[in-house]
Amino acid sequence: MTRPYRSVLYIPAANARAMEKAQTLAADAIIFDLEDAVAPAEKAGARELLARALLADYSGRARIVRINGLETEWGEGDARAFATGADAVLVPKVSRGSDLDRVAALVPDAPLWAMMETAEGMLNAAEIAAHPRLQGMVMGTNDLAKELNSRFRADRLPMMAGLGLCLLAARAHGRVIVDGVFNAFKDEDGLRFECEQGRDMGFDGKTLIHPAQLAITNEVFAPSEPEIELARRQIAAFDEAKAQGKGVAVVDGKIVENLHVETARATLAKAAAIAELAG
Ligand SMILES: CC(C)(COP(=O)(O)OP(=O)(O)OC[C@H]1O[C@@H](n2cnc3c(N)ncnc32)[C@H](O)[C@@H]1OP(=O)(O)O)[C@@H](O)C(=O)NCCC(=O)NCCSC(=O)C[C@H](O)C(=O)O
Ligand SMILES: [Mg+2]
Repeated sequence: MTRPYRSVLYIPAANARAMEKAQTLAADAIIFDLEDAVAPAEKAGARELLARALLADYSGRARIVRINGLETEWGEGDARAFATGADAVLVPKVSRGSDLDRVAALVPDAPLWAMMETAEGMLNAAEIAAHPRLQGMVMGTNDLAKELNSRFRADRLPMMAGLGLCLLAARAHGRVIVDGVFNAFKDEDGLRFECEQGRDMGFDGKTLIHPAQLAITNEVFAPSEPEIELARRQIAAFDEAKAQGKGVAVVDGKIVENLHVETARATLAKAAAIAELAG
C-alpha cells in the first residue's frame, strides 16, 4: 500500500529535543535537515546527533535526510553518512537530472528525493522527475521566491508556473510530490488556505516547519468522510451498472465511468493507508 505523505515535517538535525519529540508527532514523514536549518558551526555535530536519532522508533513514519549540496564542504560526507539508515535522501537545489547522478553513486541503495527550488529546476522538472532513482519531489518555495525575486502573496500567483510544472512532471513519472512550507507557523487560517490550494492542485501533502501545523495539514490532505462515502457509492453503482451490461452509472446526478472508479479506489486506498499509519 502507498504511504501517505500528507504532512512532512522538517526538523533541524542540530535540535536533539525536536528530533526526540518527533517520535510521538502525527507527521506522515519527517525531513531531518542538515542543510539550511543548521548553521555551519553546527554541521558536524548535527550529523552525529542525527545518526543517533535515526536509531529511534518513528512508528512507521518515513524518515528522509536532507543533505547539504555536494558543492559544499559537507555534502559528500552527509551522503556517505546516510547512505543507509534512512528511508530516503533528499538532495537540495536540484537543477537538472545529472545533479542526482553523483548523489546516486554515493548512496547506491536509498531512494532519492529532489528539492525543487531553483528556476533552472522548474524548467528541467520533467528531466529530474524521470531520474530512475527518484521517489519524490519537495517544493522549496522560499528558495524559489528568492531566485524569482517574487513577493509573498496569499494566492501564490508568482509560484503557480513552477508549482504546476513540477506537479505535471511528478505525475507524468509517478513520483510523490509535496508542497512548500508556510512560514507564518502561528497563522492557522493562512495555513489552511494554502493547504487547500495545494490539495486542490493535486499535491500529496505539504512540508511543515512546526508541529502546530500538523493537525490542519493532516485534515486537509486526507480524504474527507463525504469523499469516502461518495467513493463507496460510486464503486457500488458502477459495479451494478456493469452487471447490467452498462459502462456508465449515475450518482448524485453525475456520470461515473471507469476513470472515476479508479479515482474512487485511490481515495479509499489513501484513507486505508492513513488509518494503518495511525495504528
Ligand atoms: C520555527 C522554529 C524555530 C520555532 O521554534 P520554537 O520557538 O522552539 O518553537 P516552540 O517553542 O513553539 O516549540 C514548541 C515545541 O515543539 C518543538 N518543535 C518546534 N519545532 C519543531 C519541529 N520542526 N519538529 C519537531 N519539534 C519541534 C520544540 O522543541 C518544542 O518542544 P517542547 O520542548 O516539548 O516544548 C522551529 O519550529 C524550527 O526550527 N522549525 C524548523 C525550521 C526548519 O527546519 N527550517 C528549514 C526547512 S524550511 C526550508 O528550508 C524549505 C525549503 O528549502 C525552501 O527553500 O522553501
Ligand atoms: Mg530551500
